[in-house]
Amino acid sequence: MQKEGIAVTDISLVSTSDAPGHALPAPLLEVDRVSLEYRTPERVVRATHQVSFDLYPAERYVLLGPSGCGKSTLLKSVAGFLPPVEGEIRLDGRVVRQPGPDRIVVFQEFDQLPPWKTVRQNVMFPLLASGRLGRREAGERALHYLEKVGLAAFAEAYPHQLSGGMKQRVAIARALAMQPRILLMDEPFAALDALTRRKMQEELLALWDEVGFTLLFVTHSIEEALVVGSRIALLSPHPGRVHAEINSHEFGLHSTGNHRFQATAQRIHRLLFAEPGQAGAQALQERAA
Ligand SMILES: Nc1ncnc2c1ncn2[C@@H]1O[C@H](COP(=O)(O)OP(=O)(O)OP(=O)(O)O)[C@@H](O)[C@H]1O
Repeated sequence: MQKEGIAVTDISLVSTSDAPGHALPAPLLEVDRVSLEYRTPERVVRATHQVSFDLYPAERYVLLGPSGCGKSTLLKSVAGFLPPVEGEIRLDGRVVRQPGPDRIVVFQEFDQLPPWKTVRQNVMFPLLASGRLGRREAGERALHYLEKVGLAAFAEAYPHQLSGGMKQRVAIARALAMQPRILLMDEPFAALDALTRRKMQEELLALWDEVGFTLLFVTHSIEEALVVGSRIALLSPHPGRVHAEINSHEFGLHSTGNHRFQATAQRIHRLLFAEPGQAGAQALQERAA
């Protein structure tokens, strides 16, 4: 795991032996000292500063941090929509320079689905547009993934006939149908009510168990990060830097009420909201305790 030259104050919270497989495989994704900026005519906004992390096959890696710390911007850059001003993003060792079918993003908004296409046509669309599959195979694959998200019965429905949660399931089916190297999710459940959000987290984990995809997931919910993630990067506020990494593979929906879960959530809260410079001391104190 490359950590040189980045602002990681609490890296000992991570044990590399907890990454999948004890002998580490090559990282699938390397985010290597990446700084990202937006340039407007008036000013330059630095969204992230020298962020580094590695993502291994079949991991569920979460970017967690307060609003404005650059989580979505990082995801956009991994997706290939925003080139770094500094550093490099590599997928399978090759520098990411543009969007590609190997990285598919699921967004928060419910309007990701063209409303004039049926559910099945929506899932088929990227398969056809990218030339991956012919019409018949694309139709079959679409149905296969709609079954996986429990929506086969709605294949011929239109998006306006679906609830918010169902639309997100279609967006997930559409992304998985492309069989990307990495599924990128930007607060995909944030606009859902609490019960549906929980259900969707459960379904996402069940799908991961079944399909075994690699996930990069953005959230500002500590609880969601612990439930969904196997590893979590804590980003400090504006511009975002990696503040700490936390192993969270032991937690799932079953553990939200237990003591270790609550204690870890509190520790993350303290690390996220400590004054600049205090986080390192905080981590040291916690290790000593
Ligand atoms: N198109 C843009 N032009 C200029 N600045 C931008 C643009 N998009 C985002 N920013 C700025 O970049 C910084 C990071 O934004 P980003 O949306 O990545 O944060 P975030 O952590 O995803 O926040 P949230 O949790 O609120 O979605 C913020 O300061 C934001 O104002």
